[in-house]
Parts: sequence; structure tokens; C-alpha cells
Amino acid sequence: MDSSTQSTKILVVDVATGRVVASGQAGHTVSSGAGRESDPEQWWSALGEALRQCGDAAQQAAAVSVGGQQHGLVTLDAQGRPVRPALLWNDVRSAPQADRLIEEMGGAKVWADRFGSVPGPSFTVTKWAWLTEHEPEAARATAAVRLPHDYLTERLTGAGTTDRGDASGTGWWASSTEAYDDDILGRVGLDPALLPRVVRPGEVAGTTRDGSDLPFAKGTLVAPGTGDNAAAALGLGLRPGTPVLSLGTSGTVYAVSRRRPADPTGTVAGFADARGDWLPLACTLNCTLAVDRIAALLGRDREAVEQGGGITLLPYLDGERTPALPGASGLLHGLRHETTAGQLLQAAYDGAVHSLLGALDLVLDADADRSTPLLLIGGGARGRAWQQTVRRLSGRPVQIPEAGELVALGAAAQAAGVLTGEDPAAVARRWGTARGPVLEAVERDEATLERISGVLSDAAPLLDRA
Ligand SMILES: Nc1ncnc2c1ncn2[C@@H]1O[C@H](COP(=O)(O)OP(=O)(O)O)[C@@H](O)[C@H]1O
Ligand SMILES: O=C(CO)[C@@H](O)[C@H](O)COP(=O)(O)O
Repeated sequence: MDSSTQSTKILVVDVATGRVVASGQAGHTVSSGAGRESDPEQWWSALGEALRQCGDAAQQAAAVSVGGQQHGLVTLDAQGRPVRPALLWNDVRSAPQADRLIEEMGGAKVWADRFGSVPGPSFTVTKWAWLTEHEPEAARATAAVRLPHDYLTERLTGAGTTDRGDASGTGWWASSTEAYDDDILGRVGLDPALLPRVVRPGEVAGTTRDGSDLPFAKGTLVAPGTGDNAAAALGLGLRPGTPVLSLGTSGTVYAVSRRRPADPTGTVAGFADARGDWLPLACTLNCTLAVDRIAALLGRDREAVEQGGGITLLPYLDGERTPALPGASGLLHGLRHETTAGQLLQAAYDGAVHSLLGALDLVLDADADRSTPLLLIGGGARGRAWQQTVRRLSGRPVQIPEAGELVALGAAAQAAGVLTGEDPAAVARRWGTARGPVLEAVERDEATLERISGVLSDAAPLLDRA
């Protein structure tokens, strides 16, 4: 199961062959305006709806697992009901709290060394700090704090659990000790007893409980689950040295590493993966939704791009995380009488992809082979304009796995792993999930990359403005 920002997607997968036997999908509502919030109860209903679409196949599941959007703050009361809607990863209201926490703990390097990441407003700890300041009564009513995948796993098993992959995006799990950090929890006034137990990779988180209206047989095994990016890494059977670029609501670029990341610039988040290795990752807030919005404003199909024109469009409609400009808005430069709508749309793709590719070398180990194809996944990977933009701006071969829904496939591989005792990444490789056409490398479009970098630095005072 993949409970990501825009929807829940479910795959029922045959353990022996990796064949997708059935699938389902149901949408989520995300609030607009100043914040980004979703109702966790709606994620649960969407899970039920998507499972119903899977028909009888879902009843045959021997093991299940949930991958979920990272970082979201889910606050539950003593009855396990949400105190308020979840604050999502792309809600930038906690930017001041992030700045304050960085300073209070001794600066960005201290954070990177101890926690693996320098927390921006996406990190859960900053959201909790925001809640205690802005809605103290909601914080006081909170009896349990969960991430999106923890919330759903707990509704399946009745036990409060998480895993190292998703815990590493909270800001209160230290990658240096692989444990919750009492110091930061004390500073933000969060009792560690409110947090879920971190289950080990390969451990069974529980079994499905009685009385749920889901179609699973009682006693179905529930695997630990993880964050959606770590789940996709499992789903691809990813090995160190192969970079992934994911185009969904968020844009992400990441690779598996054996070395614990610690980037004091904050560009790379030093996440743990779901197996025991690490997942250095950079993330943008503006990817497919932002480009689709610009296409809609222009009244054009998302594929109706035209090259040329020398336009720069920074599509920071939600503020931005990479580069770290939470208060920024979109910016257009280079408009002329002869500029076409198709060129404007292409510029939006270029702006979105530029931010991700800028971080590509930073997530790869120094000794990684730069000619390895870039794996392109997420909803946007199906689009030709996205594929061609990534190809032109990366100068690398680009491989597009035929399997859609790699997050759900990764969760399925994890579920298969608890059933058979196999490594989930080995399961995914056995299933051949990364198979797909490779687009050959073309010469990198350095001129466009340089132009965008130039506008970014020239417009810094405007983009910094909230
Ligand atoms: N054929 C396609 N071409 C381009 N973009 C697509 C296509 N199909 C879906 N998308 C994009 O994929 C996005 C959803 O991607 P997905 O990875 O499922 O998001 P999330 O996991 O964040 O919910 C949508 O915003 C849509 O723009
Ligand atoms: O915040 C991050 C990664 O740090 C995002 O990647 C979220 O995990 C949301 O993912 P999608 O819904 O876009 O897949």
C-alpha cells in the first residue's frame, strides 16, 4: 500500500513471480491556502476504497505493508482519533521554528553530525514546535504522535510502531545513535512515551486485528512499512551507485549509500533506508502539481511544450525546499513579444528539474559511476515532456521502469520479505521491477542550466522574501 500525498494506491502482488494480481487507487484531499493539511481518517477510508477495488485478491494477502508520505505530523487523542488534520511535509508554516531549532542546538553542523539532516519546515519536529506555539490546546490533547505510515499500520495492528526509514525524517531520531534523541524531544516538549516503537528491518510489526472492516484474514502479517521514498528504493531493489529521480507531488533525487550522510548545507537529508543502509535524498516541493498548474494557467495540455525562447521560470508555487526558500513564490524572467505559451511551459519543466539535478551529485557517493542510468519514477515519469527534460538537462542515460507504483511495489516486497525471510530488495530484484527502456544520453544542455542558476542568484533577495 502506498499512502502518498495525492492518493492511496494498492497492489496485490504474487510473491513467487512479482505479478501484479490486482490494484486499486483512491484520492486524498489536501488543504490549500497558507498550510497543507489532510485528514488521516480520509487516508484510512481511501485505503478501504482502494482495497475494495482489488476485489477477492485482497482477501488472499498473506502479508501486508504500508509506505507513506514522509514527515507528516499526525496527532492522536487517547482514543486514537486525530486531534486535528495532519500537517504535511509540504506545509512551510514551521520555517521560523526550523530556524530557531537549528540555532538552539548549536547550528547546522551539529544537526548534520548528530541527526544526519539539517531540519527545514518539512521535518516533523518543526511541525510539533509550530503546533505547541500556535495551537497549544491541540498539543495538550495529544496522547500519541505518529507519521502517516505509522498511523495506518497502527490501525491495522493495534500497536504503535514505526521504522528507521520514516523515523529518520522526524528530526527527533538521531542517525548517529539510531534512537530517539531525548535532548531535542525535551526542547520541544514532546514526551518520548507518545512516540511509536521503532521496529527493526525484517521484524514483523504485528498482525491484522479483529473487527477491522478491511478484507484481510485475521492474523495477516503486517511488515514494518516505511516512508514512500524508502519504500520505492526497496521496490527498485536499489544498490549503491544507482541514482533515482522521482517525479510526484514532490520531486526527489536519492541513492542508497553504505555511509551515513551528514550534509551541513542541509541540501541533502541524511535519511535511513528501510534495510539498514542510508538514503541521502534531496526533495523539492514543486514538481508535477506545479507544472500541471502552469499548464492549466496557459490553457495547454501538459505535453504541449516548445523549445527555445530563453525563458526562465522558477515554479516555486508552494515556497521551496531545494533550494531552501520556504517563503518564495514563482518567478518568470525573459518574457518577450515572441515568447510562446509552449516555451513558457517548457521553462516550468526546466525550472523544476534544475533544482533536482543540482543535488544529484550530492546524493551519490564520490566513487559512483556517473554513466549509470538515472532511474525515473513517480507519476511524472509517464510523461514525455518530463522524460525529455530530465534527459536533456542531466546528460545521462535515463531508465524508465515499466512497473508503475514503485512505492506500493516496495511495500509489497517488504511484506514478502517478512513472509519468506528474504531481503526485500532481493525480492524486488527477483521480480525484475526496475526493468524498462533506457533512453540514451544526449549532450547536457549547460546553457539552460547556467541561465537558471544565474536567475536564481540574481533574484535571491526577491526569492528570500516571505
Ligand atoms: N501520463 C502522465 N504524464 C505526466 N504526468 C503524469 C502522468 N500521469 C500522472 N502524472 C502526474 O503524476 C502526479 C502524481 O504522481 P504520484 O507519484 O502518484 O504522486 P504522489 O505519490 O505524490 O501522490 C500528478 O500530479 C500528475 O501530474
Ligand atoms: O518530503 C518528502 C521527502 O523528504 C516527500 O517526498 C514526501 O515523502 C511526499 O512524497 P510524495 O507524495 O510526493 O511521493
